[in-house]
Amino acid sequence: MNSATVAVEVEGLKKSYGLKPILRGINLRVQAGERLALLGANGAGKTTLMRVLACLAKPGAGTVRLCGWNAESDAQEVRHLVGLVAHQPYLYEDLTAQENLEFFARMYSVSQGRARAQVLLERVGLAKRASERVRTFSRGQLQRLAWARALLHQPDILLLDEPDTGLDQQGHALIDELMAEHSARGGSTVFITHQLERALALSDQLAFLVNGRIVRNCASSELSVEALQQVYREVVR
Ligand SMILES: Nc1ncnc2c1ncn2[C@@H]1O[C@H](COP(=O)(O)OP(=O)(O)OP(=O)(O)O)[C@@H](O)[C@H]1O
Repeated sequence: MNSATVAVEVEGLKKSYGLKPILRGINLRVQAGERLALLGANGAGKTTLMRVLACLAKPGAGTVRLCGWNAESDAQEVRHLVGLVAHQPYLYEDLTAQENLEFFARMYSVSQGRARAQVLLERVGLAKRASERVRTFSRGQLQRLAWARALLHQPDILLLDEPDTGLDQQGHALIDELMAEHSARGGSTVFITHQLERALALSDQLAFLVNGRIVRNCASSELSVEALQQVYREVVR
């Protein structure tokens, strides 16, 4: 890290698709070790914001820094800092699970990639399917493998866009553990969920995105589940 304590710093971020403004001036700060839950209605711009943080989309205006690196001019460094679990699994269907992880381990310059891949396949409950092609995987199995890919290089920042999609109850518990382990290592997390109870349980900070703007930001410890539901009804339209 080349910045002491700030993991994610977004200032005046704007982004449009064609003539349509999607992000309208986002300011956001996530400290090292902190977990931010991003809440908002369908179409509010959450995934777009996540894509900009992950260097998959360029900011239209404003600045985005991850651990002090600029997401536009230092995209290569930023990609190595980030582990992404998104709607798409970003896996190669014709490779096996093990081959996929070994491939990404090489991309991220992970030493002993084969062993690291085996450890992660075991961790996400896919050891028995290591030699099978990804095209034969179920939705939940794909999501588990996407988690393994995201964690391969022990990223400083996890970006999670609805990371429990398709997962069973054991999968939910697994994610809770993986997020806790990441935090215990000092890693930061930005995650999107529509489940308010989980958002509250898994975060330190909540941000409400409405029509491309963060309209409210608060510490999770300030709210009960009932209070969060009330705030959500008030601010998210
Ligand atoms: N590639 C694109 N081209 C044009 N418009 C886009 C593109 N991606 C997203 N949008 C538009 O941007 C807006 C915000 O989309 P985004 O996916 O960021 O919302 P979201 O808050 O993540 O929604 P959801 O909760 O449904 O996942 C939507 O109106 C969507 O149609």
